Amino acid sequence: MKIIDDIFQLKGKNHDLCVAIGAFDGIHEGHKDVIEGAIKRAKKIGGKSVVFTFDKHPKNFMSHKTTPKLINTKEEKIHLLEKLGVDYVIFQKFDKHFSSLTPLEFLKLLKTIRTREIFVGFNFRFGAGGAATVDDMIEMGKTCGIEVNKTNPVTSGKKVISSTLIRELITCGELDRVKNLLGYNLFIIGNVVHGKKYGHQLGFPTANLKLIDKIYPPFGIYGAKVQIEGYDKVYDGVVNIGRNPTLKDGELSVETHILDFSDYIYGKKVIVELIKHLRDEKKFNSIDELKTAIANDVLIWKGYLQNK
Ligand SMILES: Cc1cc2nc3c(=O)[nH]c(=O)nc-3n(C[C@H](O)[C@H](O)[C@H](O)COP(=O)(O)O)c2cc1C
Ligand SMILES: Nc1ncnc2c1ncn2[C@@H]1O[C@H](COP(=O)(O)OP(=O)(O)O)[C@@H](O)[C@H]1O
Repeated sequence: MKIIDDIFQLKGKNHDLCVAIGAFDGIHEGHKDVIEGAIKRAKKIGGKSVVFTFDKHPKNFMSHKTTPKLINTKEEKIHLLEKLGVDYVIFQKFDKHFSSLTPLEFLKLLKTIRTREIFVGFNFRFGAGGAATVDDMIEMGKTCGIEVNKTNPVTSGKKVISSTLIRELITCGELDRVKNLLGYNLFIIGNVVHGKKYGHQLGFPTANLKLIDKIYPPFGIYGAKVQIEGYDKVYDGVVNIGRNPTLKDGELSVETHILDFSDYIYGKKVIVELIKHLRDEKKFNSIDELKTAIANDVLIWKGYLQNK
């Protein structure tokens, strides 16, 4: 998959393109329908699939909207799109010039990079200020020779799957529902950074992640799966998301004790998949109490994994 930060970099390529457009925060089951539509079609016509998304959430540029904290960082989005099998992803700079294009100018721009078909969700809006609807786009597409495919809403129960709904569910810690709507376990990608070295003293070293601003589930202890850069095996782990009030009471941190593992992995990229909430984070009265609690978390998670 090639990553591009400006649409113009695709000019002059020798392929027809099928382009899925959207903010795609979460790449949830609804987004997947749109993106897979572009991938399938591109294969059929012998062209390439493109995901056209933005370097910042478009709501950043609409003064009347508040910017939500996002489900995925850019790196996490790339990880998900790579797994889907997309050929190109454009993280378009949503700058003044780009955001002031009229709907027709935008479509003409897509035409210059040999866009044959566009794939968008049912509620997509485009052009300066979100001026045009998908139905407008379908009509305008006819004048530019671009077929516009509108994907129907994907539902779960009676609710339409949306990034907004998933953000709310993450904030409430509803991990099972989040998994259901995303189609994968909520995960965090980060590089392992140095902490305060209390972990080894406690007998439970923890890989601390360099955190990027996004939505995190509520403070607490979680059972997890851990992938480590350079290792084939997927490990089990117990994760503390919180402020570590017993020893540090500092900033938000995500720290994972990896089970049956003892290597130094500073600087490595890890993917921590959150599977199950085990308990809330607590301020303990002594280090011994904290140690006992962590040992118990490990036992509970191992027991859960054995009985699955
Ligand atoms: C499974 C697990 C559960 C934890 N639970 C708590 C907790 O409830 N309260 C708390 O203050 N710290 C908790 N900790 C965090 C430890 O205090 C933290 O790992 C320790 O401060 C190590 O920090 P360091 O990596 O900077 O050395 C927990 C850590 C793990 C791995
Ligand atoms: N089982 C393990 N789980 C997590 N990290 C481990 C483990 N074994 C060794 N390590 C290494 O030890 C480091 C964590 O030790 P710790 O004493 O908590 O230091 P720090 O405060 O820098 O996080 C990790 O970053 C990793 O390099």
